Formats: sequence, structure tokens, C-alpha cells
Amino acid sequence: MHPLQTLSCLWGGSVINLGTKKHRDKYFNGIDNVDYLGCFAMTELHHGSNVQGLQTVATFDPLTDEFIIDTPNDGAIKWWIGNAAVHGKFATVFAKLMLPTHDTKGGVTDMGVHAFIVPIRDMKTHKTLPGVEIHDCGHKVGLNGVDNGALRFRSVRIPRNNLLNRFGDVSRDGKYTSSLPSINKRFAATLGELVGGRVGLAYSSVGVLKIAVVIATRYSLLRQQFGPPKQPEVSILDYQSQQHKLMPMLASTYAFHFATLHLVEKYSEMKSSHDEELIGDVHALSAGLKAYITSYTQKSLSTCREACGGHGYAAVNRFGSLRNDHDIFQTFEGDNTVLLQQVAGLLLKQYREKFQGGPLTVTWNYLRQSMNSYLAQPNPVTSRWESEDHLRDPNFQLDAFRYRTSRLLQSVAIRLQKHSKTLGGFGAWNRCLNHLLTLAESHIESFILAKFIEAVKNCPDENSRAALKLVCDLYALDRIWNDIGTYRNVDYVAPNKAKAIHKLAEYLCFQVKNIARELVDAFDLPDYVTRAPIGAQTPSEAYSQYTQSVGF
Ligand SMILES: CCCCCCCCCCCCC/C=C/C(=O)SCCNC(=O)CCNC(=O)[C@H](O)C(C)(C)COP(=O)(O)OP(=O)(O)OC[C@H]1O[C@@H](n2cnc3c(N)ncnc32)[C@H](O)[C@@H]1OP(=O)(O)O
Ligand SMILES: Cc1cc2nc3c(=O)[nH]c(=O)nc-3n(C[C@H](O)[C@H](O)[C@H](O)COP(=O)(O)OP(=O)(O)OC[C@H]3O[C@@H](n4cnc5c(N)ncnc54)[C@H](O)[C@@H]3O)c2cc1C
Repeated sequence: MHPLQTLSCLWGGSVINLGTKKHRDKYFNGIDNVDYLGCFAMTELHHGSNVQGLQTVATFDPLTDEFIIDTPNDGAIKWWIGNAAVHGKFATVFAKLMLPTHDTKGGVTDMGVHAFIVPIRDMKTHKTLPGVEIHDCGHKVGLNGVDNGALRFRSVRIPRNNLLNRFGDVSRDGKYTSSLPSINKRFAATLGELVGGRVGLAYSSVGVLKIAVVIATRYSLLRQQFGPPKQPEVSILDYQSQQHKLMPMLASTYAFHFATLHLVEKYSEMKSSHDEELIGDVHALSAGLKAYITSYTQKSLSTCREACGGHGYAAVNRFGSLRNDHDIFQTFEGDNTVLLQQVAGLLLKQYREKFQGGPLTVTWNYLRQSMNSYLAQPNPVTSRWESEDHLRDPNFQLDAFRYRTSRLLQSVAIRLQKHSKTLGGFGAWNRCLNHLLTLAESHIESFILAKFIEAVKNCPDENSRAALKLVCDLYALDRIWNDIGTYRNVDYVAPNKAKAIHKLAEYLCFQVKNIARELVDAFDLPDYVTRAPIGAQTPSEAYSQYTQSVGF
């Protein structure tokens, strides 16, 4: 999807999902046929992550039945707004709704952040409208095809009808009504508009990871360097170090593929059902997967570039532009560190409800099982089991991941309770922040593994199932080895078992290497998508495409 289209989804989605029939009737066709190019103006110079801290105001004027949109200070200038600098005709502006209190002092009441449609350029002349000032945010590290702009509003008047009023409305006489019980619920509903973008970014990030893994793996099979004395040189993927760099990454790519397929399904289900519980579930899942996957992909892009040596540094082989364009996936649509805290918050909410007897929603019900079974002391016998059958048993693998999450959840809940007494909620949360982030990542890894195991089980073709099982085992054991300290600290894994896990993970890297070409070809990415000579589908063409690219 082209960034412009994605940005129009943000603008169009906000009008359709935060507005009501009158907005759909007035704007849908223009959005759909791209007459009404628009932008999603939430972020300000001083506030991006903290949406409740936004300062742009929309004050209702009962005399003229309008809202007055104002940027009260430079910190409130809308910043980074895609489609604003060149193309946008409208903006969905997120601002604090201010209602007159009708008292003698002429006061106003802050009703919280709401969304407003603000025309920013003339439909015919495309000139910036009166009271609107727009500048380009300038050259960026990447994604320079997107025209990110900064907008200042000086007493811009819009009709009352331009309030996107699905979750809160203002009558002609300035009375506020809402279908939702609290300002917090209205805020959550408004933020719900961000979920679609996070789903899209998680899914797109897997696409970027596939491209990088395809290029690096194909090149590593093709590239030969050194070999045994008096024998032909070997492919660099024969080196254990190269296998260790790329094969767990290939396994993670497959794991993320299945996890994001499930996320898209849950998102579509949520959009059609509007199920309250599902909304919270999908919010946390999209936040967690977007944060986890985009962080993993960004690190992997550098690993792939390095694994291809000097030719990985040639712009024509794309690692640079992919790395530069993808880098911001870790920040926009919600900064990853901030989003992981949403996951931790929801886990703690479920934990509290569970111990207060409340129901656990379907996606988290493993916590119910794990809370009871896993939190018993680890079994001193199984913690020493090291056979390949046991280590490659999906039940062991998933139990290990879920045990870790449960232990992290229980221990952070205890720490938060202890620190809150002296530091208060905010201080306690900050004191435990790294623990909370580890909990969130551990939960997301458990979710990803569960989906991968499910995909293996449901694979109809026997040979493909065997290949997927091999890749899934590598994913699981690599992840356990990656955090072996946690498992050792709680004696879930004895020293002998840790050694066996490490040894088996290295052996599985070697085995996956033997089918690596088939595994990357299975992503079915044509050369016009990977667009990197050294990763050409036909190995014999790779070097010739590359030499031709420089003019030979
Ligand atoms: C390389 C190839 C390229 C390919 C091409 C692809 C190009 C892709 C281009 C994509 C274009 C992207 C353009 C970018 C756009 C943007 O960046 S838009 C702006 C994004 N900004 C954000 O995401 C802001 C992040 N901040 C927040 O979401 C919130 O401020 C917060 C941090 C979540 C709120 O925190 P706080 O104020 O502390 O409130 P909480 O108590 O945490 O939350 C209140 C309740 O609301 C619930 N909630 C929060 N978010 C959501 C949500 N999204 N959906 C549903 N519910 C939500 C939260 O759970 C709380 O509920 P309760 O616990 O019940 O109170
Ligand atoms: C190319 C690009 C396109 C964009 N497009 C749009 C758009 O179209 N519309 C739009 O509204 N916005 C857009 N944005 C803005 C984007 O959404 C914000 O940059 C993002 O939400 C992060 O906010 P911030 O930049 O203010 O960072 P901050 O929130 O200031 O965060 C900075 C750092 O502080 C850390 N931090 C912040 N809060 C916490 C916390 N509570 N706990 C721990 N660490 C914390 C973060 O982890 C981060 O590393 C875009 C940005 C870019 C660069």
C-alpha cells in the first residue's frame, strides 16, 4: 500500500469511524475517489505519545454555532502530519473540546480530546485557507515520499457539524451528550482509531522482514568465500556464524507471518462485531505485535546488511533504503516503548480481575491455566529433561514461554503493589518499567509461538508440515536460549537442559540452512518486489544483474 493511501486511510478512517451518518454522507465519496485528500492531525510539537497532553483547542461559540480552532502556543503546532505539507485539503484535528460554562465568569469546561474536520486548503485553488499556516517538516531519514507538515491554527472557525460526534456531541445550545459513560471511555474510543494503523504497520513490517531475509539468504547461498585447503570455496551460509545470524531470523519471519495473519482476522472480527472485550484485546494485541515486530525487523535489517558484506552496503541492494524507510515504524502510530506498556497494563488488569474473580477474555485465558499450574514451583525432574523429543515437543515449548510470562506477571504485580505504597502509582510503574516491558514482550512471544504451533498443526501437506515444524522448533528454542537467564533464574531449566537447548538450536540452524532456499522462495516475492540484484530469484543472474547495475 502506498504511504499516501495509508495516510488517506488514517484521514478517511477517522471521518468514518469517529464521525456519524452526516459525515459519511458528506465526505465518503470524496475520500473514496481521492478528491478529498486529507490528513490525521494528532501529534503536536510538544506532545506525540501523550495524547491527553495535546494543547490545540476547539472552543464552541454558541453565537455563531461554530468551533474556533486555535494553536495556543508553539508547543501545540501540529507536527509530522502526513499529507499536510503538499496534498491535504482537510485535516482531522485532535483538539481539546472547550464548552462555555454559561457562568458569569465566561469560563469554559475542558471536555477532553475530540476530533474535528478542519478544511486546510481551498478545494479549487489549493491555497492554504485563512488562519491556517502550513510548513514542510523537512527532509527525513526515510519515507521522503510522504509530505509531513506542521500546521498552526489561528482562530479558524468551523461549523458545529464538523465535530466528529460518534462518541460525544454538542447541541445547538452547547449541551454535551455522549453514548459512553466516562471521559476515559470516550478517550479510549477516540484512540481506537489508531488500531488499524498499528495492524497495518505490524503486517507491513513482516513484509519488509521477508524482503530482507530473502535477499540475505539467497546471497549467502550464492556467495563463496574461503574453503578447506585445495578444495573449492564454500558458500558463506555454510559458516555456523552466518547460520546463526540468519536462520533464527528466517524462523521468526515465519512466526510473525502467522501471528499477523491472526491479528488481521481478529481486527476484522472486531470491526464487524464492535465487541467491547474484543476491542480491548485487539488494542493490546495490535500494540504488542506492532511494537515487538517492528523493533525486531529494524534490528534484522542491520544484521542482513552486515551479513552481506560490502555488497550489502550498495544502495542498489536496498538494505539502506529499507532500513531508513522502516526505522520510523518503531515510532509512528505509537512509539514502541509506549505501546508495550499498554500490553503490560492490560495483562495486569486481567490479573487483578482474575484474582478478584472476574472473567478472563479468550485471548488471555491461558493466564488462568498458567496462573494455577505454572506458578507452582518448577518440577525438579522435568527441569532436567534434555532429550531432543522433549525439547522439540510443542507442549514443552509453549509451557516454557507461558511459565515465563506468568512468573513475570505475578512478580511485577507484587513489586507494583509494594512500591505504590511509597512511590504512588506513577512512581511504582516507573520503578518497574523494564520489568513491565519484559513482561509485555514475553506475552507477545507466547502469543506468536502459539499461533505458529497452530499453523504447523493445521498445515495440510505432510512435507510442508515437517518443514514448518523444523522452523517452529528453531523459533521456540532460539527464543528460550535468547532469554535463558530468566529460565535459569527460576530453575525452570537446569544447567544440563540449558546446554542441550543451545546445542539443539545450533543444530536446527544447520538443518534449516539445508532448506533455506525453498523457505525463502516460499514467500513468493518476485524480483520486482525484492528489487536487489544480489537477491535475484535465479542465482546465475545475481552477479550479472549487479555488474550491469554499475554499468558493465
Ligand atoms: C519500508 C516500506 C514502506 C511501506 C509503506 C508503508 C507506509 C506506512 C505509512 C503509515 C503511515 C503512518 C503515519 C503515522 C501516523 C501517526 O503516527 S498518527 C499518531 C499516532 N500517535 C499515537 O499512536 C499516540 C500514542 N499514544 C496513545 O495511544 C495514548 O496516548 C496512550 C499512550 C495509549 C494513552 O495513555 P494514557 O493517557 O496513559 O491513557 P491510558 O490509561 O493508558 O488509556 C486510557 C484507556 O484507553 C484505552 N486505550 C488506549 N489506547 C487505545 C486504543 N488504541 N484502542 C482502544 N482502547 C485504548 C486503555 O486501554 C485505557 O483503557 P482502561 O484501562 O479501560 O482505562
Ligand atoms: C515520518 C513520520 C510520520 C508521522 N505521521 C504522523 C501523522 O500523520 N499524524 C500524526 O498525528 N502523527 C504523525 N507522526 C508523529 C508520531 O505519531 C509521533 O512521532 C509518535 O507518536 C511519537 O511521539 P513523539 O515523536 O512526540 O515522541 P515522544 O512521545 O516524545 O517519545 C520520545 C521518546 O520518549 C520515550 N517515552 C515517551 N513516553 C514514555 C513513557 N511513558 N515511558 C517510557 N518512555 C517514554 C519514547 O519511548 C520515545 O523513545 C509521524 C512521525 C513521523 C516521524
